[in-house]
Amino acid sequence: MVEQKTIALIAHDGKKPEMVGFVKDHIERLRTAKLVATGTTGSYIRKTGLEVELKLSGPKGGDAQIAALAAEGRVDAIIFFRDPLGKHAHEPDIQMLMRVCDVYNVPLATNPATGELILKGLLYEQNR
Ligand SMILES: O=C(CO)COP(=O)(O)O
Repeated sequence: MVEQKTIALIAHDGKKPEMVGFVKDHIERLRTAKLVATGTTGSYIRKTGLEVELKLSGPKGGDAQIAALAAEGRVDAIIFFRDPLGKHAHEPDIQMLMRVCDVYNVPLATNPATGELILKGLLYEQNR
């Protein structure tokens, strides 16, 4: 039996529509994974019908919670659509999350093109 993968999904406000579109494009494969998301992103993803565990909202510590999962080896990949044009009060948390991914070699996608490659590697290959 193939082990179920855990994927964290995060999107800044300007990228939430893109995240919902991405999730819909890959919904059947994402259904095979355990999903976790920052609060507001997760509430949007739930509207697609997918089950997702909600952490706190990003600015209230959600990014830090996802970073902790990465540090503890409890997430297989993080798909984080950052808004490169926005300013964020919790920028230190965002940087920390990315740093932890590099420290622990956790795959991190910051745009849909990379997100798709990660899903293909993680979810598509195992189901061939
Ligand atoms: O701020 C975020 C990532 O830095 C995302 O948080 P929300 O999903 O709660 O909007």
